[in-house]
Amino acid sequence: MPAETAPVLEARGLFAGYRKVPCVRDVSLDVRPGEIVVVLGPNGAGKTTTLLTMAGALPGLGGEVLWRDSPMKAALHHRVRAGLGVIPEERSVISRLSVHDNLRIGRGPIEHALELFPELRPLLRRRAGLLSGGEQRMLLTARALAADPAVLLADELSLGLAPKIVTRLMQALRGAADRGTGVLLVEQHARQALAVADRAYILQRGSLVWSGSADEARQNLRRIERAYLGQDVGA
Ligand SMILES: Nc1ncnc2c1ncn2[C@@H]1O[C@H](COP(=O)(O)OP(=O)(O)OP(=O)(O)O)[C@@H](O)[C@H]1O
Repeated sequence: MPAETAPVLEARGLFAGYRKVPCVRDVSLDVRPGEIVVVLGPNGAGKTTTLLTMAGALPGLGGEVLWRDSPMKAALHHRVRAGLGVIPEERSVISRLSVHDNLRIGRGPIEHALELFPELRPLLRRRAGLLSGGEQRMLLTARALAADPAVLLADELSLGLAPKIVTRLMQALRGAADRGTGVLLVEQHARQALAVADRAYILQRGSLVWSGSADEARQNLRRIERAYLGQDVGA
C-alpha cells in the first residue's frame, strides 16, 4: 500500500447530519490512491452520512472535505466527472432498462465492465429489475469500476448477499485498488471487508473510536466486534 502518497479524498473535522443537526461529529479520515479503507460501525453510527457527505450528496455542517488537497465544493455530477465513483446503499439500477443499457449510462466502456464481471455477459439483455440482489450489486460495481474512478465510495456492498458473492465483489474492489483507485468502503460486517482492506476506521454514535491497519483490525477482530460493533460472536 503506497502510504506515502497524498490523500485523494479527505474529511477533516467533518460534522454532518440532517436538518442542521449533526449525527457525525469531528470525523477526520482519508483515502489514498491504491488503498481500500473500510469504515465499520453498528447501525446508525453515521457511516452512510459520512459517505454521502464525502461524496457531496449531502451538505456538510462543519469541517471540510478535501479532494486532492483542495476544498471540494463542486456539485456531485462535477465530482463524478473529476473521477469520483459512488455505489449507494439502496439499489440504484434502473429496473426497467436492460443490463446493457444500465451499463451504457455509466461513464466507462461497457467492454471494460464486462471484463471485470464476465458473469454479466449472458445477462446483458435482461431487465435489470429481474436480476438477483447479488447480480444487481455486480452490475453497479461493474458500472462504477469501468470508469476507472480515482475514488470509489461504496456503501454496504455486502448487504444481504451470500458470502460467495461478497467475496467476488471484494476481490473486484481489490483489483481496482491495485490499479490505483482509492476505495472507501462502508460496511457493517467487518470480516470480509477487512480481508481485502488496507486500513480501517470504526465509527460509533457519530464519532471515530478506532483507526488502524486492516492487519491490526483482523488480529483483534473479536475484541473489535464485541467492543465496537455490537456483535457478540462468542468465544
Ligand atoms: N434522511 C435522514 N434524515 C434524518 N435522519 C437520518 C436520515 N438518514 C439517517 N438519519 C439518522 O442519522 C444517524 C446516522 O445514520 P446513518 O445512516 O449515517 O448510519 P449508518 O452507520 O450508515 O447505519 P446503517 O448501517 O444502519 O446504515 C441515525 O441516527 C439515522 O437515524
